[in-house]
Amino acid sequence: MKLSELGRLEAPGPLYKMAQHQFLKAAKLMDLDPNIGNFLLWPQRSLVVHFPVVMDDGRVEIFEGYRVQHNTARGPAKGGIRYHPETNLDEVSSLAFWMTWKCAVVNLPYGGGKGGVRVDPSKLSEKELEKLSRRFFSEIQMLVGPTKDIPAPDVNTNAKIMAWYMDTYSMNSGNTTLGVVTGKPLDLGGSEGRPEATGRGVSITAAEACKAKGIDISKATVAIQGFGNVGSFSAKILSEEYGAKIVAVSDVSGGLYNEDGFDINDLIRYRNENGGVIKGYPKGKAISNEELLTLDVDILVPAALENAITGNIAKDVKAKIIVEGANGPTTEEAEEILIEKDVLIVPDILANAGGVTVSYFEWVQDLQSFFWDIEDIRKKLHKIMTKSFGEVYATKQKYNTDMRTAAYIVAIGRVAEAVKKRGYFPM
Ligand SMILES: NC(=O)C1=CN([C@@H]2O[C@H](COP(=O)(O)OP(=O)(O)OC[C@H]3O[C@@H](n4cnc5c(N)ncnc54)[C@H](O)[C@@H]3O)[C@@H](O)[C@H]2O)C=CC1
Ligand SMILES: O=C(O)CCC(=O)C(=O)O
Repeated sequence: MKLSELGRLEAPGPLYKMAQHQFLKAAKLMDLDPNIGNFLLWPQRSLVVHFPVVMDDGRVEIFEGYRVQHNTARGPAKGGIRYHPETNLDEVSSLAFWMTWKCAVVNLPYGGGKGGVRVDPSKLSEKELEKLSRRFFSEIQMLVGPTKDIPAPDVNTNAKIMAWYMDTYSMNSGNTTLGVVTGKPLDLGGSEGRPEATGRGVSITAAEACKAKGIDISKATVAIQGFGNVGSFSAKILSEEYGAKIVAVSDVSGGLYNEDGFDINDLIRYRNENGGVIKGYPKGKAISNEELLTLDVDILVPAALENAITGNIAKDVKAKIIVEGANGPTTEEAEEILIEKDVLIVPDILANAGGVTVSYFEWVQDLQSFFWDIEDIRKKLHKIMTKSFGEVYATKQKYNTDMRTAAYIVAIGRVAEAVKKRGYFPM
């Protein structure tokens, strides 16, 4: 059988299909064994759960949640859990698929997983949020565990929720199990440097991309979509440590532009004091999210949700480098246009891998019950991110292809080797 003859290409939904197309482009270039290709195109396990929560007013609401393990050939599944009113099995499956390749690009001993609950957490009280989190984790307990599948934070989840997950798992299993989730608070087996890790990885790969493009990062201008964990730490580190000027930021409430560059610590303080959003910050001009994406800047960092950069937007993108802090922010149509325009895209599975890398450090520290200091964490993260960027860039040159396809080639090669050596099927 040839890869081009794969039968079952009807995906759970459009996002997963896009992810499969990314995979297939690389698989064909590297002439991947079709049996391996066929196997890796699909999630290994998907769990859909429905569970009740008694709300503060006594009503019972039923929530839907998911945990998908795309592949565990290289180790336990790893990946975050998101709370979002529009998340669904298509999205979570795609995110799990990307986690497999992300962990392999940076060479972590993990497979890929992801989870989600369809809920708008901003509409829940603290008590409702805790009940929902604990019940959801109990529902997926059959899949998770420190040697099976290790969740972490993603959109709208945080260290507090990870602590509830860890406690729920520990209560159900009868012993305190720190290594079942990462992104926990520091005093509960969390790691130094995890909150900043994804933004730090974005910053490191942005600096590497600038070198490749001959841009001086200390003179570079940056626009960032999304001002949550990834967006705000990217802004802080790019400005404070690399000297870049952050001229535009946005979040779900809209965008802001300041040609002199924002004081990021002041903006973070404002966000924290104003319900988590930047709307109304006085030292910037209001712009739309669309305007932000098409600004004349050196570096664009989409750090919100999927499909932010569409074909229509891509036509007007002026940035020379895009560093994908978010997962799946660039549509297929947009990617073709951007490659044609010679924009260097650092793909999600490389650019935002700093988060899972420090999650890996957290898990290792939990298992050995011995913790490292922040300097150690940053040094180790920097080494992994620059090495991985170098490997992907060299693969791009070797295959004369784009960065995303190159990252897939590196990652698929590693996963395929694990599948082969485990002897899943004769080859
Ligand atoms: N937290 C982590 O360690 C990692 C997160 N990611 C990805 O990064 C992205 C952001 O995640 P986090 O920062 O953790 O989430 P978060 O919940 O901390 O922040 C999300 C941000 O996006 C904004 N946003 C939401 N919808 C938007 C829209 N339509 N337009 C503009 N802004 C919008 C929110 O207002 C918020 O500022 C997601 O794609 C996530 O999967 C990837 C790797 C690791
Ligand atoms: O920290 C982790 O384990 C996973 C983070 C994540 O969900 C992601 O990289 O998209």
